[in-house]
Order: sequence, then C-alpha cells, then structure tokens
Amino acid sequence: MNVLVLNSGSSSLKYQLFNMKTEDVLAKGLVERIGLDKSVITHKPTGKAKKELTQDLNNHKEALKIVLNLLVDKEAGVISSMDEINAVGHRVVHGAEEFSESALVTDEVYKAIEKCEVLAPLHNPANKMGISACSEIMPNTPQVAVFDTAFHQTMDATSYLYAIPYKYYEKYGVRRYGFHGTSHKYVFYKTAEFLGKKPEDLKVITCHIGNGASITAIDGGKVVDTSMGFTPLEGLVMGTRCGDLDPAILPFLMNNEDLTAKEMDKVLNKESGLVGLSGISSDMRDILKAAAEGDEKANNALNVYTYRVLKYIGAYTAALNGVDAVVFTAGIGENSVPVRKKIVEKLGWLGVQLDEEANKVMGEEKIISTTDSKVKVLVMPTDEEYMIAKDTYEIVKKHNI
Ligand SMILES: Nc1ncnc2c1ncn2[C@@H]1O[C@H](COP(=O)(O)OP(=O)(O)O)[C@@H](O)[C@H]1O
Ligand SMILES: CC(=O)OP(=O)(O)O
Ligand SMILES: [Mg+2]
Repeated sequence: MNVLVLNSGSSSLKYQLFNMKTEDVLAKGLVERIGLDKSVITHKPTGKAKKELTQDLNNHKEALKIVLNLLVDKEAGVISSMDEINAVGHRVVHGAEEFSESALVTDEVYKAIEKCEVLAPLHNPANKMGISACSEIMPNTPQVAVFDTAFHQTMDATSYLYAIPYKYYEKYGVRRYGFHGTSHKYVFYKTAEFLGKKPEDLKVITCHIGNGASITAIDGGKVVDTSMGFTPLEGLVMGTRCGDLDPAILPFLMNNEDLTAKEMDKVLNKESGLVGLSGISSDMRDILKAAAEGDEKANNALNVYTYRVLKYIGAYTAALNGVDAVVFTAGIGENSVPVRKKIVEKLGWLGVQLDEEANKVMGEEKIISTTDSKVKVLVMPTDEEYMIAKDTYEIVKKHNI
C-alpha cells in the first residue's frame, strides 16, 4: 500500500510517498514560499535525479497539484497514476482536546479541524486546505489526520492549566496543548530502542529545535510537560517567534505603539525570535556566521536562544525528578555542532560531559556525552513523515478501506 504524507506549513508543503509494505520512501520533496512570488519546488524521487522548479503558486492546492504531477511525471515520477496512492496522511497542527490520537478524515473530523483554526491560525488553515484539495483531486482515497497535539494529551492538568480564571478554560479551551508531538513521540521511542532500554523505564527530555522549537519532558511515554502552550508561540526562542515573555509587555506595546491585536500577534509570531533580536535572519546558520564575525546582536540572539533551552532542561529535570537522557532533534538540534556545544557545556551540574569528537555528528543518531556521563545526551534525527505514514496505514487497515 502506498501512502502519501503531506506536512503543510504556513508557507511550505513537505511530502513523502511511502510503500508501507517495505517501508521504502519512493519520493520526497518540499515546496517553499507558497503564496509569495516564485515558489521553489524540490522533488527527490528515489533512485532518480533530483528535480528543481520555480513557479508562482498562490496556495496549497496549487502546490499539491504540482506535487501530484511530479509523482506521475514520465521522467521524475515514481508511480504511473494517482490510483497508486492508496491513502493520504496529513500533519494537522492543532487538534485541541478533541483528538488524543490520529483519525480517519470524515465530515465530522474535518469540521473539528476547522473549529481548531482559531487556535493555530498559522498552521491549521494550510492543513485544512491540504485535506480539501485531496478530497477534490482524489475523492475516493482515504485520508488520515495526525495531530501535533495528540501525544501531549497525556499531560496532567498540573502542567496544562494556566493560572487565569478557570472560566476561560471552560469557555474557550484556553490551556497548554503542546505541539511537535509526533516528533517528540518518535524521538522518545527511538531513543529507548537505541539505548536498549524499556520505554516505560525511561525519563527523557526531547529538544525539537528547528524553525519552530519546543522541548518536552517525557516519563515512560507520558508527557509530563512541554514548552509550547495554547499556541506554538510559547516557550523557546524560535526563528521568528518570541517564546516566553511577560504577558504585560503586550498591552504595554499595544498602547505605546498603537497596535491592534492582530498586529501585535504578527510582531510576536513573525518578527521576533532570532530575526527580531539579531535584525539579520531567522536562520541559525546566518546567526552563527554573524556571531563568529563579531556581530554583537547576533551573539546576543545566540546566547538568549541557548540559555532558554538550558533553563528548560533544568526545569524539566526537576519536573521529571531526574532524567536519563537529553535528546536533540530537528534542523538545529540535528545539525548545529556549536549550538549543542553551548548548551551541553553548561550541563556539568547534571553529571554530563560533552564528547567534542562525537558532537561533530550531523543528522545521525549518536551519543554525544562521554561514556562516564551520568545522563546521556544524544542526537536523534526526527521523522514526522514516517510516523504519519505508519498511523495512516494502521487506521486505513483498521477501517478495512
Ligand atoms: N547546519 C546547520 N546549522 C545550524 N542550523 C541549521 C543547520 N541546518 C539547518 N539548520 C536550521 O534548521 C532550521 C530548519 O529546521 P526544520 O526542523 O526543518 O524546521 P521547520 O520544520 O520548523 O521548518 C533552519 O531554519 C536552520 O536555521
Ligand atoms: C507547531 C510548529 O511550530 O510547527 P513548525 O515548527 O513546523 O512551524
Ligand atoms: Mg518542523
């Protein structure tokens, strides 16, 4: 059975086509800058040459049409017709309290995803558009929604309640939900497998640091706490997002700068984080380069970024009452040697020592702490698309479709 996985971001569409019998990847790719001029499409069919295209794409539906055409293309294609796609799995960022596991997309499920749109305005509309585009293009192909929030539904009220009037939780569902759950879950179980330990005996802190970033404390497969909150804005410093701040800053700035709620939201989501602090870029590679060249603002951005991760590791070690492993994943976590070094060097109090040689790894699973470290530190590449494909396959089989 072939499963197409779609990971629709606010301006991008990542995809992979899996043969789930063999778990082989037939093709994968990425469409960037959707809605801006000159979208870039990078298509990588397994065993064939990579194909790059530049084209104006207004929305995810247009992006998806290009992707589907590439999959059946005479040269760059890997299947001969759309009938060879047996199911589609979608990353859906916000599932609120409605979904603690993945779900077959029905009219009801679609409506529930629509209801969550207000809680994740940067992500859910794109996810929804991906689903409706597939319904139009492949009306008879089953679709499954896999939620970023699902794994975090194992969290207790102690961690998910905010100390604001309880009526807002009851009325609007204002609480911590947490995101990147598919990645945190995958990395936790992979770490247990890699260390040869039973998952139920493991306490792990997973650091998913990419363009969006979150950190999760997991005890035996149950989420104890996670840094993202009601929306994917809370917690760590990100490429363009501020993460934690004093909530009183919002009314202060709105009054003094004459900003509407929407404008304020844009500042915090799109103009803050690394790009806001440095004035240079949201990309960690640019920040590292500028900091190495002596740019003070870039250096500050780097310090604020790594310090925030360190603080959360400290807090989550307490929340877990001890930790067995700290794991780095996603774009920066998997690839940035200097960022990991800056964080792990400050974990001596945890009985951790960095193995500088091992830390040179990029994009591979590896222990980067010395053998005598009390707590293990690892790099573990994430694979959200594989997790989505697996859930999709199992749900479609369960429903006998
Ligand atoms: N070698 C590297 N060194 C530092 N940062 C890197 C490196 N490679 C990728 N990144 C960072 O990873 C980020 C993308 O991570 P990714 O997990 O793909 O993010 P997202 O899924 O949120 O778009 C980029 O913004 C870039 O800053
Ligand atoms: C939830 C979230 O922030 O996702 P991403 O990192 O893909 O932006
Ligand atoms: Mg991501």
